[in-house]
Amino acid sequence: MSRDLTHTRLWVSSFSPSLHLAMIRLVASLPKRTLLQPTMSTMSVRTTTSSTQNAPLPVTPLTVKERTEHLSVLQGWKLVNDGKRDTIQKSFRFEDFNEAFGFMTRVAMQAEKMDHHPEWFNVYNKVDITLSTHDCSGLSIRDVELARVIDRQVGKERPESVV
Ligand SMILES: C[C@H](O)[C@H](O)[C@H]1CNC2=NC(N)=NC(=O)C2=N1
Repeated sequence: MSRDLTHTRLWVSSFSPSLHLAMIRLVASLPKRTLLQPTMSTMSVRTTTSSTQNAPLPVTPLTVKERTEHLSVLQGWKLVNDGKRDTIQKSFRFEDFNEAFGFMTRVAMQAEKMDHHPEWFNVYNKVDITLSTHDCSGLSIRDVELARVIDRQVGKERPESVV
């Protein structure tokens, strides 16, 4: 037990029994949320948020102008309509399976936090990624944000090349 806690216990046990009881009643009367539940500022928020603000990113489709602007900044992501919806796609190659899977693991953890997930295909050292937003059957800012997150995970091992 830390010295501080020992000190607190001694201090509390020196209270009169009635004061002690009053304190217990006060604590018991506090709403449970105050005592037990994490506040929004302490819990991890299961929504996709931009790095600069905490509001969830919208799932509305990007306009043609917005899409063009974002794609001009993203490196190597190609706009592909797969016949059903617009997507952005990129292929990554790594030294070996271990590095490819390490990359996928890091991306998976970030994607889960963002509640926005990649569609991907992996064979040995190759990872093909497709991003699209189911909720709008097309591209939203969430795909752009996930593409940025994915690109940041590359290079933490040595990718042989990016196709
Ligand atoms: C219920 C849950 O929040 C939604 O289904 C999320 C999960 N992950 C998702 N991932 C992707 N890529 N698109 C979505 O629209 C999406 N929606």
